[in-house]
Amino acid sequence: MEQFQSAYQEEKERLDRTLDEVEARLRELRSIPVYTGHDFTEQILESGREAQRQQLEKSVREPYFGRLDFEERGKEASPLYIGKVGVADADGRKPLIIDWRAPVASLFYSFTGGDSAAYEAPEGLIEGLVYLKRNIVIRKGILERVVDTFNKDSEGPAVSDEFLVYRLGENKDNRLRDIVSTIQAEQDLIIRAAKNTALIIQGVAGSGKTTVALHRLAFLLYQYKEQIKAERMVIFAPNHMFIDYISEVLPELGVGDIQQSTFGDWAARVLGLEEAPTDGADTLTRWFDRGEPNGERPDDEALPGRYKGALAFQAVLDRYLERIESGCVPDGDFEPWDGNRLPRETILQWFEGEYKHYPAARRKERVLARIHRWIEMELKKSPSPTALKERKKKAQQREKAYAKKWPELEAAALYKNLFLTFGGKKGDGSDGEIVSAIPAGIYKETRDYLKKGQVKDEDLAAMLYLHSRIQEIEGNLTFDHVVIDEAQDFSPFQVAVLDRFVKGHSFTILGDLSQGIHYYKGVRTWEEMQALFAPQETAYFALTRSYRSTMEIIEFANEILKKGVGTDLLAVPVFRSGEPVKLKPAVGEERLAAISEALDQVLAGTHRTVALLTRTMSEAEELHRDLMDQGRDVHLIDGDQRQYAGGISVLPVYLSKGLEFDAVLVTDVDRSRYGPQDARLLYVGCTRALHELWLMHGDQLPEYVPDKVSADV
Ligand SMILES: Nc1ncnc2c1ncn2[C@@H]1O[C@H](COP(=O)(O)OP(=O)(O)OP(=O)(O)O)[C@@H](O)[C@H]1O
Repeated sequence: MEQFQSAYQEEKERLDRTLDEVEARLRELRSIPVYTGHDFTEQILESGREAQRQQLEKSVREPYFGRLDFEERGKEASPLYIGKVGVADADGRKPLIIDWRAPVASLFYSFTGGDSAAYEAPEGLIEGLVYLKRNIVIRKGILERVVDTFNKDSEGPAVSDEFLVYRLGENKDNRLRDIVSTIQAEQDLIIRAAKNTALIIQGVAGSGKTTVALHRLAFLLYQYKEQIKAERMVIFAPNHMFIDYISEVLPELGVGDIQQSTFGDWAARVLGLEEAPTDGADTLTRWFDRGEPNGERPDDEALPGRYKGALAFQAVLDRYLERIESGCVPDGDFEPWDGNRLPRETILQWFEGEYKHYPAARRKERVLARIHRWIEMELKKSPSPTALKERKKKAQQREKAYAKKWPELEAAALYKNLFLTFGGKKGDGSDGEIVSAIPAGIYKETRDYLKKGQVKDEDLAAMLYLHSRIQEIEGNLTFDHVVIDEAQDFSPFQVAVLDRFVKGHSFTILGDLSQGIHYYKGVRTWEEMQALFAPQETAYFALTRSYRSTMEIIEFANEILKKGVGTDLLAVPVFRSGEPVKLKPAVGEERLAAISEALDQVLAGTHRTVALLTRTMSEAEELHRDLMDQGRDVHLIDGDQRQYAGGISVLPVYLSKGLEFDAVLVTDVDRSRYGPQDARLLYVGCTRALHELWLMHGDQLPEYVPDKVSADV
C-alpha cells in the first residue's frame, strides 16, 4: 500500500511538471498570430504550428499512458513516458513524451519479463534492462490510476494482466476505441511489421484484428512518413455501418484522411458504375433467410461466387484478352478515299510493335490518332481544292466507320461481350473453346442477368481485372497500403486484382475462417491467399488470444467451434470472469414474454449496448415491432444503415459480424433453425458479447451447443 501511495505521489508530481511544461508550450504557440496571408512558406509554417497546437491540446488532456524504466547498456536508467503523441522538451533535444510508435516504445509492448530486453532502432539493435513497466490512467489532465504491470524489485508475476483486465471490463459505447495503452506483444509484432509485405492474419473472434489493423495504419504513417500518404491508404470493410463503427479510432490516434470503403463502392468508382452492386437481398435471403437450417452446400466449383473469385477465372480472362487484343486491328487496309490506302500491315506494326508497351485501350487511341495525322498529311497532297474537299468529306466518313470496327476496349463492355457475343454459340470454334471453360450453369445465369443490364458483386473482380489490363491505372488510383478486414469473405481473385493497384504488395489482410459465414464466396484456407505472393513477399500471423469476451463466453463459443465447425483454431481467453452464459427457453406463446424478461434483466445492469440477434431479417423486423409496441427504445439494423447508434439493437445474426455489444441475446436457438451448417453463424453471434450472453432457445438445442451451463437465472 505504502509502495502504491508513493508510486501515485511520484506520478502525480511528474504529471504536474509535465502539464506545466506542455501548457507553457501551448501558450507560447497560441501567442503567435495565426498567419492568413498568401506566402506559401508562411502557410506551410502555419499549418505545422496548427498541427502542433492540436497535438499539444490532446497532450494536455492525456499526456501519456505508460512509463518504462529502461537502462540501455552502458548508459544510465531513465524513465520513458509514452503517449499517443510525442512531445520534445523545451530545448527540443530530449523527448518529454515519446510517441507510442517510436522504436523505443516498442519495448513497452514487447517486453514480457526476463533479465534483458532489446528493441530494433534505425541504428541497430539496442539492448538493456527493464526495471519498471507502469500503466498510468490520466483523464482530462487528472491522474486516475497507477498500475505496475512489471517491477523488477517485486515478487509478483513477470508481467501481469491486471491493467488489461481492468480495461476489458469497461462497458463499450457505439464506437470502437484505440488500445494504445494495452497493445499486446503478439499484436505489436503485426502493427510494426515492415511495409512491403503482404501480411495475412488469422485471428479468432475478438482477438483485435480490426483494432490492430487501424493501429498498423497509424504506425506505417509514422514510420514511413516520407514514402506514404494517408490519402493513399485504404481500409476495406464489409459495410457502411461498420465503417462508421470504426471511424473514431484513426482520428483518436492523430491520423486523418485514410480512405475507408467497401470493395463494391471502390470498384464502382474505378469502373464508373452508377452504383455498387452488393450481395443483393436475393443472395442474402437465399443463404440466410430461409428460416430453416442451411442445408444447401453445392460443390465449391458450382458456386458462382467461388468460381468467379478463383484464379481459374482469371486464366479464362487472360485467354479472352489475348484474343481480343490480337483481333483488335480490323481486317483489310484503311482506304480514306478510293485510290489511297494505308496497309493493314503498317497499322498492325504500330499497334503490336511500336506501341506494344502501352495497355490496349491506349494503343487503340494512339493508333487512331496516328491514322488521323496520316490522313491530314495525305490530304495535303490533293491536286486541287475540289479534290481536297471531296477527299476530306470521304475520309471523315471512312475514318469514323473504321474506328467503329475496333472492339470497345472498356471493362463493362468487354465483360458483357464475353458472355453475350464472344465465341458465338457456346462451344463454337476456338473463341467458343475459351468460353466453354466457364461452368455451363454459371455461364447461363450470368448471361441472363447481363442481358438485362445487371451486374453482381461477384463480377466486380473480373471487371476490375479487365479494366486494369486494358487501361492504364491512373496514379491517383494506386495505393501505398491496403487493409482488408473480414478477408475470409474476399476471394483470391479480388486480392490479386487489388495487388495490381498497390505498391510493393503492401497489404494487411485479416480474417477468421471460423467466421466465414458467406459460404458462397470467400476462402476456405489462407493458403489460397498466400499463393498469390512469392514466399518472401508474404508473412502469416495467427492471433489466438481473445480480448473481447469473458472466459465464460469464450469457453462456450469454443465448444461450438469444436463440435460444430470442427476446427482447432480455438480462442484463448484473457483471465476475465463474468456471468455464466444463460440458456433460457423462449418458444411458442411464451417466446416474446421470455425475451422481454431476459432483456429487462440485462438492462438492470450497467450495460450500454445490448443486441438481440435473430436468425432472419424478417424475425428481426417482427421482434423490433413487438419491442417498440412495448414502448422500448430499440433500433432495427437491416443492412442499409450508414450509422451505428448504440443502445439496444435488433438485427439478424449475419449482420452482427465485426460489431460488439456489452450484452447479447440470441433468439430462436433451436435445431430446426440452426442446422449443422449454421455453427459458424451461431459462433459469430455468441462472440459479439463482451460481458453477458443469453441464448433463448426452443425445444431442442443444436447438437453443437453445450447445454451444461447454469440455466437458473
Ligand atoms: N490489446 C488490447 N487491449 C485492450 N482491448 C483490446 C486489445 N485487443 C483487442 N481489444 C478489444 O477487443 C475487442 C475486439 O477487438 P476487434 O473488434 O478489433 O477484434 P476482431 O478480431 O476484429 O473481432 P471479430 O473478428 O470478432 O470481429 C475490442 O473491444 C477491442 O477494443
